[in-house]
Amino acid sequence: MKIAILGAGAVGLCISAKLSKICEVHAVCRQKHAKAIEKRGFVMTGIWGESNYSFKCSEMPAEDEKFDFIIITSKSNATREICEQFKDFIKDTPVISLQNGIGNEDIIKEFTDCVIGGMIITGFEWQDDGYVHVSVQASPIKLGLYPKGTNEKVKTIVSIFQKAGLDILEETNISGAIWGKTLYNAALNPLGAVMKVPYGKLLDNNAMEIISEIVKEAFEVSKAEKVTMDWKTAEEYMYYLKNNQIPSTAEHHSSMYQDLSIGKKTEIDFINGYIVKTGKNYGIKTPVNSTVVNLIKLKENLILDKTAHEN
Ligand SMILES: NC(=O)C1=CN([C@@H]2O[C@H](COP(=O)(O)OP(=O)(O)OC[C@H]3O[C@@H](n4cnc5c(N)ncnc54)[C@H](OP(=O)(O)O)[C@@H]3O)[C@@H](O)[C@H]2O)C=CC1
Ligand SMILES: CC(C)(CO)C(=O)C(=O)O
Repeated sequence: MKIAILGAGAVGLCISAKLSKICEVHAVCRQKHAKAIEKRGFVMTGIWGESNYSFKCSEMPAEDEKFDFIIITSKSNATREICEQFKDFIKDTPVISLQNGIGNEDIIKEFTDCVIGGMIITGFEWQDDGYVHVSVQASPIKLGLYPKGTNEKVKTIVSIFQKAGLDILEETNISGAIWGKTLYNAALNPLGAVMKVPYGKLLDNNAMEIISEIVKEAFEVSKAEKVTMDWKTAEEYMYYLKNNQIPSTAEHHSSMYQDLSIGKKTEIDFINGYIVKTGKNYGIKTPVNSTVVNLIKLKENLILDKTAHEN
């Protein structure tokens, strides 16, 4: 069994490390990580165990390499570029998206017939080149045929993840699971990023008032899209967010915060931006999500301007 992980960063290198124990892995990552891993192995610390792993990594697979599965773990903004760049490997191969936000699977679908959606709610934080710390985990990874259902390929990849020691479930409603994860990211990531605080600090009543509006708007849009999630109402989800998800990830700084702090663009277009864009298609007003999108884009522009002036 041979698996390629395209856009292997914090998430992808940790998944590569775990899978490398039971199958052949090729992590397609940036040169600085490939170099560090070649020199001293990939270092992973935290709740997935502390160890040093060695597996194949480079910026490009050899032309004649063939893969049984491909996993995309880039940021959502890079999905289309990755699909274009690696289209010859992706064609006719089952491709799994293990990313945040809504829309990645629809992009991948343009390049292969078998798309497996993924939902991962574990925290991965860079420590150095080729060195990642796994900080928190709120639930098992979920994989399922996109948009719904299952097949033999899904069952095979789920069993590979299980054998590699990963906490994973097969999911027949993966669109619902992806939407569910996006609710969590839409609710917490922008506020955590703007305020520069970990999730736990957002239990403050002022933050919760904004968050509950974000969630209400998102729920209306999800209903229009006919998506079924684990929670029937916005209130039911808010209860779960406050009592389960925030406590189990309280110390984590959102990926959006981490992106802004290193001067990178965020995935806002695939999270709150998706809710705003889709709301418009159905004539649903989403003023709070819209404000949050503007705030994050303003932050991105200010940071990029500052970096441009410094250079
Ligand atoms: N970090 C986390 O805790 C979690 C993240 N997620 C989601 O998982 C996805 C991945 O996140 P994360 O691992 O943190 O992101 P990272 O930015 O750490 O990893 C993505 C990597 O892909 C690289 N990359 C992009 N394009 C290419 C290319 N063409 N060839 C080779 N490498 C490329 C990026 O390099 P460069 O930066 O130079 O472009 C980067 O190193 C995101 O959707 C994220 O929201 C989900 C759960 C948790
Ligand atoms: C909390 C976490 C790490 C869960 O996967 C996440 O989704 C993010 O930081 O954006």
